[in-house]
Amino acid sequence: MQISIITVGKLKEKYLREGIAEYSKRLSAYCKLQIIEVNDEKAPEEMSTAEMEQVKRKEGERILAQIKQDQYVIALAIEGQMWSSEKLSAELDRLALHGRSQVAFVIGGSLGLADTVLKRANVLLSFSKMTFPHQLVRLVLLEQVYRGFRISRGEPYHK
Ligand SMILES: C[S@@+](CC[C@H](N)C(=O)[O-])C[C@H]1O[C@@H](n2cnc3c(N)ncnc32)[C@H](O)[C@@H]1O
Repeated sequence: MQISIITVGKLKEKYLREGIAEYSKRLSAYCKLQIIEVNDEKAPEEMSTAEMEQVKRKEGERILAQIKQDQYVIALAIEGQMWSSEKLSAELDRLALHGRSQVAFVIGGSLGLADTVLKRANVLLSFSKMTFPHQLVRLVLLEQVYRGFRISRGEPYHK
């Protein structure tokens, strides 16, 4: 399975970079992983709603340019469906079984995802109703994908 994670902006914090490097290494036994960082749009602190929509639209265009036609897109969104780890694992199995082995997870920038990206997504996935920093979402997602592969293979992993 080829898993792409499309995110906005560069990862800054060292502790996140180390965690992501660790889970990327672990995942290499289970899938081909590609992390794509699109540029974030430089934005002032204070913005009107229209300006915020424009920032999201520009970042959205950059995200859409990275999505391949045959990719199954899972967009991370607070308002999405809440899955258990077992459900994520089963979904990855189901996609592989149906020949949809190109999966792209998309994480928005600090203002969230543009509607155009949400519309392109096959499913919206929520980790909870809480808002997490997008860079932390990247790490949590990698851990959950790793957990999903371990569950699918029946391999032991701490609960
Ligand atoms: C700081 S959040 C954006 C907050 C923005 N107000 C919104 O409602 O989307 C940045 C990105 O992290 C991801 N994210 C944050 N919290 C999440 C959650 N609980 N579940 C799923 N994704 C989340 C989403 O992809 C979001 O676009």
